[in-house]
Amino acid sequence: MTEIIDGNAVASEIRDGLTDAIETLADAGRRPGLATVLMGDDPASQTYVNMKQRDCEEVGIDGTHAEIDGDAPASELYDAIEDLNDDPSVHGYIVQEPVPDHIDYREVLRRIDPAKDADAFHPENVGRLVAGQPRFKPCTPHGIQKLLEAYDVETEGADVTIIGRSNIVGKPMANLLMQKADGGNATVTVCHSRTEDLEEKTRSADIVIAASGVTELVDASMLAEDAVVIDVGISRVDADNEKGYELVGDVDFESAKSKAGAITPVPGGVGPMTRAMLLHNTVNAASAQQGIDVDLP
Ligand SMILES: Nc1nc(=O)c2c([nH]1)NC[C@@H]1CN(c3ccc(C(=O)N[C@@H](CCC(=O)O)C(=O)O)cc3)C=[N+]21
Repeated sequence: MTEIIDGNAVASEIRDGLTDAIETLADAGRRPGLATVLMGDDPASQTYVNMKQRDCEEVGIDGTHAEIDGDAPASELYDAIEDLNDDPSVHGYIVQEPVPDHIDYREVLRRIDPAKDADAFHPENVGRLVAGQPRFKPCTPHGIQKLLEAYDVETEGADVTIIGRSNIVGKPMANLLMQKADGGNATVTVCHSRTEDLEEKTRSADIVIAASGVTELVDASMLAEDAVVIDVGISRVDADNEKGYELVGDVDFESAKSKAGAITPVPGGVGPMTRAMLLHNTVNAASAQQGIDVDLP
């Protein structure tokens, strides 16, 4: 029987596991605070930011949101970042991607106080992760690590093939999995658009992590029997329903399910975990900024 990996359930456990730490920090003087910044009006980003704010409410994190006109000059975004860096009630924040074309996201990341960088995208935090001393782990790869752990999927000695080399998923995922640390010790292959014979690389993997943004790229023919399949893709495609769209992953779910040992659905797989780990990083940041140790899930 193929196991369906329930990201909503594991994310809910992580949120529950954060509430004690949040109340400890609140009692000590300051409730953990998370800010989201959205520049422009990308509809998918709006949805994600709304969900993140709702998550904050649920666990008792102080959530705030700033919106910046998509036509505004970069200086307006930089000013907002400076304000957040200076605001002691904000322990962590993120600038939602994508940003408008006239904004250089790498410059944006450099301006974020690394201690408040809840995405772990600042070059200092990327460097720390690569060096094996992470301050925060990037939310999606960290969430995937937690999912694998929750379902007793051993990474030590496992062959893992990652499809996609982005800075937000593929690269940090590879780094986490290859670290000499719990949830690591895997043999990692990173595939991308120039990879030759992708099928060969996925078929020899115990764990396949699809994060290419190509819808339904992975099917049963590309998998070993009983492989664990993690689908990071979350593309909106037009559909004849109330919302006018549906979410499609990088995996052909029905096909892959027939061969996989375990598989994440879209929605309800990796997405909720990404949001849960953002809360985790926020509480971690608040704990460090207040100098109060707390137990994190
Ligand atoms: N600075 C930055 N940090 C991010 O972490 C970041 C970003 N920019 N830009 C966009 C991507 C995408 N992302 C998702 C988070 C949650 C879901 C999620 O919760 N998905 C739900 C359903 C969502 C829905 O219904 O639309 C699910 O899969 O079940 C999806 C995608 C974070 N991202």
